[in-house]
Amino acid sequence: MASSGITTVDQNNRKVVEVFVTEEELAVSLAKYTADLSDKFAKERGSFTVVVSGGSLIKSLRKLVEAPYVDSIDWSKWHVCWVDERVVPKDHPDSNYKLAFDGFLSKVPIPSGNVYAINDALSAEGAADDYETCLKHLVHTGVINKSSVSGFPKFDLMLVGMGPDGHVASLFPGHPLLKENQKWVTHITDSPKPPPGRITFTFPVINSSSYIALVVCGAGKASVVQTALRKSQNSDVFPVQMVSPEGELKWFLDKDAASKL
Ligand SMILES: O=C1O[C@H](COP(=O)(O)O)[C@@H](O)[C@H](O)[C@H]1O
Repeated sequence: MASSGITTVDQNNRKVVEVFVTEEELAVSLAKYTADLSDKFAKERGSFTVVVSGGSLIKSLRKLVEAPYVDSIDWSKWHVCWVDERVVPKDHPDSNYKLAFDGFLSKVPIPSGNVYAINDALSAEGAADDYETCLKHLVHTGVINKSSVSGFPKFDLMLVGMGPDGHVASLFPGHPLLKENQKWVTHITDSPKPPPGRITFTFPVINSSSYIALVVCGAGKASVVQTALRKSQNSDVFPVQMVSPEGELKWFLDKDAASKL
C-alpha cells in the first residue's frame, strides 16, 4: 500500500484503513472524526460515551484540545471510561488516568462526574469488579447503551491503541483473558508489560461498540499491522485481530506503521 493519504474500505463499509503521511496529519483527522461522532451522538441520544486507552493514543488526541474543537464540542455530553487501567494510584506515572488527565481531560470542560476512573484503593480483582458495577449502573440509567445483539454495554466510540506485540487494552497475546466471554471488566496480575496489575475491558464489551478507532503509529508496529491487515483472518495470532465491532472499525495508521502493507 502506498503511504500517502490512502483509504481502503471493506465491502460492508465496516472496516476502514486510513494511512497518513505524518502523525501530525493523523492527529488532525482523528480530532475531526471524534468531533463528528460527538455531534452525532449528542444530538441522537443526549450523551456521548467515549472510551480511551493509555499509551501513545493520548498524545494523538492533542488536536481536540485546540481550536476549533476545544470550543465547538459540547463537552458536557461526554462520558469517559478507560478500556484498561493499571492498578496504581491515580497520581502514579504508570496511571492511564493520569496520562489522560494531564494530556487531555484537564484541558476540556467535561464534568468531573462524567469521568469514570477506577477505585485505586482496591486490589486488581476488586477494582475490576467495582468498575463493572459502575458500568452496570451507567447502562441501567441509560447513559451507556446496551447492545441488543450481545447484551454487553455498547459504547459510542472507543479510541484504542495497540502495543508492538499486538495487544489491545490489557489483553495480551496468548493470555487466557482473550477468551473471557462473561465478564464486562476483568483483571490481570501477570501482565507481560509492567505494571503487572491491571484491569481491562473484555472482548465482548470492546466488540459491542458502535465505533472503534484503532490508532497505530511507528515502525515498531509495522509487522503486526501487516499480519492483522494482510494475512488470513482465520487465525487470530494477535489480540488486535480480535477487534471486530458491531459497528465501524477505523484504523488510523501513520506511514511508518503502514510501511509493510
Ligand atoms: O500498556 C498499555 O499499552 C497499550 C499500547 O501502548 P502504546 O504506548 O504502545 O500505544 C495501550 O493501548 C494500553 O492502554 C496501555 O495500558
